[in-house]
Amino acid sequence: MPYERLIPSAQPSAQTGPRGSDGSETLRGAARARRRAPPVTRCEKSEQHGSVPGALGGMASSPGARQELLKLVMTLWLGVTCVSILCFLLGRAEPESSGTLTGRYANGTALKGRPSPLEEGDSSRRLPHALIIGVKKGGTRALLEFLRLHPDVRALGSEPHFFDRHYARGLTWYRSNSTQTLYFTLEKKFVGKVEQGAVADAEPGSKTTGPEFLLDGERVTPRAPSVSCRALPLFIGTLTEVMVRAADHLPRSQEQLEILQKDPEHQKIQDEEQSQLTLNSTISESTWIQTTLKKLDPPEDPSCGISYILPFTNPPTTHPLSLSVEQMGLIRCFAGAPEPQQLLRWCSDDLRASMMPKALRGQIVMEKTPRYFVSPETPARIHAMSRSIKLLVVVRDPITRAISDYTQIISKTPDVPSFESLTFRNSSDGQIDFLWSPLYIGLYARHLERWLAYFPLSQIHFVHGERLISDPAGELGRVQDFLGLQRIITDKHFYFNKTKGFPCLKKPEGSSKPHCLGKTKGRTHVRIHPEVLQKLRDFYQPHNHRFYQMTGMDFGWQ
Ligand SMILES: Nc1ncnc2c1ncn2[C@@H]1O[C@H](COP(=O)(O)OS(=O)(=O)O)[C@@H](OP(=O)(O)O)[C@H]1O
Repeated sequence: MPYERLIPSAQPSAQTGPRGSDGSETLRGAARARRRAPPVTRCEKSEQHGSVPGALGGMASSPGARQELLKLVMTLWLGVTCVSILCFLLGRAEPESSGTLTGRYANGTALKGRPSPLEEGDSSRRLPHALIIGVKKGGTRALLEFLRLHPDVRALGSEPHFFDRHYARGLTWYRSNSTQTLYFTLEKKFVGKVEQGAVADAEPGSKTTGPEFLLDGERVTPRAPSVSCRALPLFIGTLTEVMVRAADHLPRSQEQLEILQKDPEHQKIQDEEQSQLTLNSTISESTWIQTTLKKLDPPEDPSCGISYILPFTNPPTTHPLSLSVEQMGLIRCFAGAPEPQQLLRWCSDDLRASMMPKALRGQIVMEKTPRYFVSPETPARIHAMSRSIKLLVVVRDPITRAISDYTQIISKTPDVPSFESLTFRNSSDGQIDFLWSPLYIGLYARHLERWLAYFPLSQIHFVHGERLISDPAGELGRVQDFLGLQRIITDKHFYFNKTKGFPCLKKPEGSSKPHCLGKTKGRTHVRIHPEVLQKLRDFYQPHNHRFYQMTGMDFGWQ
């Protein structure tokens, strides 16, 4: 059998690799295939053997020699055939490693227009292919944590707020550049700082693959995150949030200022939000940090994660309102890393990973920042990064959402006025103050309009917030379809925790123990006066109706 004909017959294995339900190659299969060496090399060696007859032609001068030659040729031919059969069989066992991306968008809904970030070279940190853009208090954390179960999803645990707050830092920062300027404080005697922009070049001949940090002039190589720790990324997320809030008080860029000045409504929202976050200027910086950080969830897994956080041992001279991301960053880890240096490496590595996570080609990278949905400048900016990005919005009855939002506000600032009083512009005229942030966010149709100016509806998927609680597997099934992922997250991943009153994960990412979301998710809501609730229902009814029309979905909010 001629050798050349065996190779094409081995190729169909590429098409007969693992497939999704609709017959396309699955991402898992594609990723596995990419990691394998192509089988062709072994066959190429045998091809050289195949040229033997021609080389021996001159030796066939006598009948005896001719017979010997014939025998030799027969033996070689048999040998070649065997090797070829072997190649054929290997070719079938190992799918072609072309790394096609067709499996990802199995439903063919994406990758139109500009090349998707998927196609941008081999970089291990890539810009996101999908974003959870909102809505705040809709169930965005639950959605993200559930999606992380999928082997083809790599999600950032924290909220980067890139498109609303940090846009001026540029896409490079968004993709990877987060920890170069973070300072770490461990214990007093281990105070160290990672120098600004001090990602050291690798030493010549160094075996390290990642960047090295300079800690007080000393090289520190971040370890690969060998410890898979569930608590840490969540914690880092919250820590980043704290930093982000501090950074939010920094002067805005000219562009941001202009946008805000042109939009008085937005200005008011911003002011509202700022005032909720405004840090009491009379308390000292260290107290502020302690109080803020105390509100973070304690680690749920005592063998891994954060034990506690220390205030700055060397507080910067600035007031907290002017703290920048670069000036913050204080952390103390424990377990599995008894040496302080190791602690630092461990944390710095994870902090570095707190921007875009490393992803294999073919994996979907995503992040969630619920504020994107209501930030006027965000759709244009996201569009400028990728026209084919997929957007997810978790929506929930705007009244429940507002109460959830308010419940969070009072948990942080207990002395804010009542929900009832903040709902109305003034107590006498009964007019809803829809510019009050918890109410404004619930004007979904209004916000959606801005997104539809940049993205077609087919690129936006709406997750039903209530059903995400009552039927998480059903909602996740639709989300996986939308993202072109194989349906891997199913019923068997969830159980209903009666104490919490919410679905929880049987086996979260990186752990074998059941896991519910932290105590800031699923809080007991404050009771609102029924009359106020009715007024809010009347107020939202036309807005909700318009939203149903725009999305073609009836969410059934009464
Ligand atoms: N499985 C599960 N566990 C816990 N909580 C769940 C879950 N699914 C949805 N939810 C609802 O998510 C609400 C919080 O929404 P977000 O995660 O979007 O909040 S945030 O914007 O990130 O602050 C949160 O709001 P509250 O109930 O007001 O705390 C929950 O109702």
